[in-house]
Amino acid sequence: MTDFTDEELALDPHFADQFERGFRPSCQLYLISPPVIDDGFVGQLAEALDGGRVAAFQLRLKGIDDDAIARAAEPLQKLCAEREVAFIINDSVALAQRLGADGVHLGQGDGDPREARKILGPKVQIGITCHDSRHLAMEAGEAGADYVAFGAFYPTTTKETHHRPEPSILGWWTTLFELPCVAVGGVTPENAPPLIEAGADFLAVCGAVWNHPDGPKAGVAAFAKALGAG
Ligand SMILES: Cc1ncc(COP(=O)(O)OP(=O)(O)O)c(N)n1
Ligand SMILES: Cc1nc(C(=O)O)sc1CCOP(=O)(O)O
Ligand SMILES: [Mg+2]
Repeated sequence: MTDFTDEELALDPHFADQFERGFRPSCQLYLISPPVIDDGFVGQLAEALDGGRVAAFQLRLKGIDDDAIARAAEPLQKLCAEREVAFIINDSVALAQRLGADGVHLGQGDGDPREARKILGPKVQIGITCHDSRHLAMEAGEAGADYVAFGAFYPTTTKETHHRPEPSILGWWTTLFELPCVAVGGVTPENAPPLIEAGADFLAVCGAVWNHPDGPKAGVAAFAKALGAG
C-alpha cells in the first residue's frame, strides 16, 4: 500500500489532482447554491461551511444575467478561497473565466467541454452532467472533463429532472475509471449510504443543506456524519 503524508491526504479542492496520484479519497460533500439568493446568503454559506468539510461550492443561479451573478459571486468566491473550498460556476464558461473560478459545471446543452478546456486552460476543473448515461460519461472523460455527474438519484424539487440512474452506475464508473464521479439529485444524509457504498466520489447537494430545519450548519454536519467525518 502506498504511504501518503497527512498533507497529501488532506482534502484538495482540485478534484482530479487527488486521483492522478492513484489515490481515491473517501466521498466528499459538494454544495450547490439555492437557485435564488439574497445579500444575506454569504452569511448562510459561512454558517454552512462551519458545519463540516465542504470540498466544492457551485454557484448555480437561475434567471439572472452574468453581471448580476458576478456581483453575487464576489463575496462568495472570497469566502470559498478563505475556507479552501473550490468555487465552481454553473453553466457559463465565459463567466467562469471572467471570475477566475476554480471550475465550471456544464450540462449537455451548456457548451462543448473541449472548447471550455481551450478557453479555461488545464487548471480549471470542468464538470459535465451525464444523467444516467455511461456513454455520455465516457464521452465527457474523453473530452477532458475533470469529473462526471450522474443524477438525479432521488426525487428533487430543486430542478425538473428526467433521468433516474441506479447507484450501480457509480460502481461501474469507479471500477473502470479514475476520473471522479459526482452523485446529484435529492441526496440527503438518510438516502446517501447506497451512493457512498457504490463509490460516489462526491455528493452534490442543495436542498438537504439549505432547507435543513436546523439551518445549513446542521445540514452540512449531518452530511459529515453520513460521510464518516462527523
Ligand atoms: C454537480 C452538478 N451536477 C449536475 C448539474 C446539472 O447541470 P445541468 O444539467 O446543466 O442543469 P442546471 O444545473 O444548469 O439546471 C449541476 N448543476 N451540478
Ligand atoms: C442541479 C441538479 N442537477 C441534477 C441532475 O440530475 O443533473 S439534480 C439537481 C438538483 C440538486 O439539488 P437537490 O440536492 O436539492 O436535489
Ligand atoms: Mg446547466
